[in-house]
Amino acid sequence: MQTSFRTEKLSVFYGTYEAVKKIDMNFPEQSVTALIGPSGCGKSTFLRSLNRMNDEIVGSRIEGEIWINGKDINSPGTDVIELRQNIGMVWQKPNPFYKSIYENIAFGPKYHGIKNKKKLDEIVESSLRKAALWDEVKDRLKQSALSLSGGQQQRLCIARALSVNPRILLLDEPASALDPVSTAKVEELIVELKKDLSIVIVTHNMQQAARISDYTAYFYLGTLMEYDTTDTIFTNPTNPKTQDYITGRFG
Ligand SMILES: Nc1ncnc2c1ncn2[C@@H]1O[C@H](COP(=O)(O)OP(=O)(O)OP(=O)(O)O)[C@@H](O)[C@H]1O
Repeated sequence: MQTSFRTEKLSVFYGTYEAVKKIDMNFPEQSVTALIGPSGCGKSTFLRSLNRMNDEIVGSRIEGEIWINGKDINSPGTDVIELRQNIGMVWQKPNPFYKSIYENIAFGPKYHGIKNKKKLDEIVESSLRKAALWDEVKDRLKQSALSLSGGQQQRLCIARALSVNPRILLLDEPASALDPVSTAKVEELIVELKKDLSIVIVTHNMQQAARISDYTAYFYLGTLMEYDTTDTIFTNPTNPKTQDYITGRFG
């Protein structure tokens, strides 16, 4: 299994509180890794630290390392914009820009210097196709992104992340605000996207983790209790605490 990126003894603090404790994790390429665990166990904190979104939180601090392409992302001189281009993120609540569908997708590539209209058109189309949204929006690209349904908005946010060619996609409960049909579409999309990407997803939904992930990590009170293939975690976990959580006896 090829490693796309990894953390080494990664801790995340809010003030003096250690929300994530010395986590070592490898994230393989072309696979989906699910982060599961009870509320407050540090899943989102861990996820946000992987593309330095925690930088935005006053009082948040990191110890340990996050390696990608032979570089620690927290080392001095890291270009955070470039980092987030490489490691995209989609949040729980769809958050399209107050712009047209087209401009939501073209924004990133334009920011990174692409000005040619034909090239931008191509990126918009291919990103929307990858996010399985093109057929639904191709005749209304100039309309506001806010005119889309919640599920469509979330796929638009995924398309927006894809528009700058990330290698890694971080998803924080991307389907929890969606109806079952939209959830199924987002799940199908994730499985399709992993052919080109490494995907890390936080989810509260055990069935979802079992359905779409290749690897599952069980977090508890800021520590990584168990990390293995999803099959093993769901059928034969080593740690009894994982078993209790998976079977709904705890959490
Ligand atoms: N901005 C913040 N400032 C201070 N403490 C925070 C902040 N964000 C999270 N925490 C604390 O860090 C711990 C981990 O929170 P986090 O949101 O990462 O957990 P989670 O597992 O993602 O929870 P949930 O499943 O409920 O989203 C919690 O105790 C939480 O209260």
